[in-house]
Amino acid sequence: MAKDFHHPYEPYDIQRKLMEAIYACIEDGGVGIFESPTGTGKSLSLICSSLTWLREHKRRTFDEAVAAIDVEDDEPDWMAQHAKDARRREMFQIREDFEARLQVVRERENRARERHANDELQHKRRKLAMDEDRPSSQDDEQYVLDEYESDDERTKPGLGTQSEYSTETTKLMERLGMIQTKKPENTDDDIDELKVFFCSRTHSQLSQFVGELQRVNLPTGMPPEPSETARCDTVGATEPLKHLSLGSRKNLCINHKVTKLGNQAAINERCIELQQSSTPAEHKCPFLPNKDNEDLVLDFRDHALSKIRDIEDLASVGARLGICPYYASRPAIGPAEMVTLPYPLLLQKSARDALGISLKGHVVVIDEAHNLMNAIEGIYSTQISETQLKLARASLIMYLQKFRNRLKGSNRVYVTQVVRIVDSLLLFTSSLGAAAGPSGTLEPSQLLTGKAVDQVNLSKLVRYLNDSKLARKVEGYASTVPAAQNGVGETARTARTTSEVPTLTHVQNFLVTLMNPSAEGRFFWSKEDKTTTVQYMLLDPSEHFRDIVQDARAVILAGGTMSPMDDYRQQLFPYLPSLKTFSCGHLIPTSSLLVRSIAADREGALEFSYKSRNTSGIIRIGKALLAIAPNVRGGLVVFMPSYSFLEQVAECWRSQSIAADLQKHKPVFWDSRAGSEATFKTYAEAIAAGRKGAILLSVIGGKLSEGINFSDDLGRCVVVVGLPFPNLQTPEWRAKMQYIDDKALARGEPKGKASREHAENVCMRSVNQAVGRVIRHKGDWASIILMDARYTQQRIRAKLPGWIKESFPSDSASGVDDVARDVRHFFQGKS
Ligand SMILES: Nc1ncnc2c1ncn2[C@@H]1O[C@H](COP(=O)(O)OP(=O)(O)OP(=O)(O)O)[C@@H](O)[C@H]1O
Ligand code: SF4
Repeated sequence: MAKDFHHPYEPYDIQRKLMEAIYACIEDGGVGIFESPTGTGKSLSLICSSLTWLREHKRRTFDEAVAAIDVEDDEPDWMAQHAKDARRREMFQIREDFEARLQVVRERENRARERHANDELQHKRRKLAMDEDRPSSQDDEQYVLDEYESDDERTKPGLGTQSEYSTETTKLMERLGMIQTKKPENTDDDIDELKVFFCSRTHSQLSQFVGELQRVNLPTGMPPEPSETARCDTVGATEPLKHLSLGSRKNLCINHKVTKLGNQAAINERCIELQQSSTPAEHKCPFLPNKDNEDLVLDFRDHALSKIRDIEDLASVGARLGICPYYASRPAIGPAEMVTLPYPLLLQKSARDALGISLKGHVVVIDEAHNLMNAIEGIYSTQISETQLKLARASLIMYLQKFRNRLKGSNRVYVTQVVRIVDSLLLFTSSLGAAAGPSGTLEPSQLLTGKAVDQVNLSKLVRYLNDSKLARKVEGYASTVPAAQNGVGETARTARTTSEVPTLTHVQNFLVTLMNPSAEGRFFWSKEDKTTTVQYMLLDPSEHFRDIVQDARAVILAGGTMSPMDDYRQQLFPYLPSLKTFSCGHLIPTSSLLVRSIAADREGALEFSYKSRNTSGIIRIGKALLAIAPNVRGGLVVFMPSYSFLEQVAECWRSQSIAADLQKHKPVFWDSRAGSEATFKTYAEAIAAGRKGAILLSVIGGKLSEGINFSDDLGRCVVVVGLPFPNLQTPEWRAKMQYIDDKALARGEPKGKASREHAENVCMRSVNQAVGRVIRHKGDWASIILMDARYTQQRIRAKLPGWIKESFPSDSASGVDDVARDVRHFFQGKS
């Protein structure tokens, strides 16, 4: 009998197969990569398979746990049984009490909703949230550093501890389980439910996911109670899911004076600043958990878990109760069965630690995972410009001049060391004469040749910068000094006013990479817009993802287009002996999709490698499109390899009247770096307005190739011109290719093969992203044309998603005329 995944609809056949594969992957443990094209209900497949597994597993393990309870060997059987029954009842009791509390909250909320309008308390609290004043001290004293004695090798705070809190707050957070500590026994505070961590890239993707989560009803994870004491029969009973949305302070902060700062970094900074032990009590955030609102934190936890809420709902609950939802969410992590969170909170170990999240034994699902490697590389890469360095230096000198005599302990020594390091970095950037060229690589030692820099202990200095909050003090003081007096140039001043974080924080972040440039990264420099930038780039994301894989029971990477999947094996999981992969079919019959390659025209082979993108090639692309366009009804979308190539095409076609000839068939719209959205809007309006359709000329990897939905008439034919390889000549790409090849050579593989494979995979992933959006639902139909002789190669075709390959016969003719004929027949078959 087919497994019941508690899908809210009758699952499609492809969904059933996908759910079975995900369920098996979680049950067996390990890592799996799952591809499910857009429009095939991927979210519900992920939800139903992972949560069905979770509830079934809980039922199974409950009895196993009771059976495994230790009893004395010499105890008679009846006593052992009695002890086990007692423990079992106790476990039931804890869960039932917790469920009962959540039920009370649900009922209370339902009643409250009815009389919502006149809730005075709520009004008062909201008002407090809006009106609370930020500290307004004008006194310079606020910029003076606290006494700092760091030469003792004190250990860094442990997991989840928050060095920025006062001792009292820290103690309270410990009691509330907000940071890891020993918890009292036999209370629901003990519960660390088995969970699914679901992570996606954007806030709106997470909100959509939570919307799908609300559709699902799941059976209880409790087995039936022992018959003699049974209070209810749990067989067939459902149990609401305990779900928690985690977000950033930007999403959750309810202190209006902080949220109005607008950007994430400033909100984080101000929130932490308000919690400093040196901040006077009357200026602290009134919503931060403290000894007077302990009950509210527990109340918040129960509200958070009693219903499936997205991040906005959670912020409203916090505002209603008058407690900070960002901090009060933490005690809800333990009892939650599903936690939804954005990429950075899951991928950064420091963020997980700060939230007290342990992935040990839990299930991790990462959606939109085609971006995962880039996201990890982005998180661990950092850069600093010469302008920022100059600004940081000027601010530091100003600060030292003002406060030199008021700095106690080792403060003066450390601040001077920061100036020395900044000077050393500037020494490097200024040493790059015109002859050095526009960019290059460098060794970290080249950045540390300044005077007396060899005497600086970088790790102590970084710790000092963290603990002393020097960046904030310096920035705070510098912002009070009139521009005319602060000795900072116009560009640098603009950099300060437009910057999201204190300039010194950039220096601080950069120092971390300098201190520990792992073997997986490289340093680069580049000159652009009259300033030099020094950059650290992570080349190997695998090590930073490894602790997630090691801790979690299973890791599911899911996405609409994950092909080609080999890249993940090589780049992200080189240490794993095996990896499960599954490419889910589409909802449409193969007859609703036509896939062809154009490999030649009457003049010969068509290949648009970087070298052969010349005028004659551009004219031949135009002629091929003129052969195809008359056969297409609705939207014809053409993706070029780059904006600069698209500009060349526009210029050439206009001068050769090709643009005018295309226009005779359909109105033509040109994408541009600055105006993608406006172009798409007018294109969509033209499609909606007429029967002729329209042509959109766009760029792979541009705004319109990812995230835009080309359903129905918006995209009846998609043409990809050439293979959009990244520019492999940049220092970053050269370093990346070199790194991949070195590792492959060490594995005994032939030179150059692994790096070529990686570049091809990156290229084909962007092709797949672009073409994967033409089919959005069961009744949709479209054609895909891949214009370049290289698409006929087996190696390249193998990198297309399974459902596209199915409509791409290997023996199909690939001349322009053949493809134009096939397109004509295809459209004739669609009424
Ligand atoms: N078997 C089904 N029958 C009917 N509707 C379904 C079924 N499965 C999912 N849906 C619904 O179809 C809608 C669209 O699904 P879609 O594939 O766009 O969602 P998704 O998988 O979350 O999106 P994406 O693939 O873009 O991440 C969803 O709202 C979902 O509730
Ligand atoms: S404690 Fe919470 S509400 Fe207060 S400033 Fe920080 S994030 Fe905002």
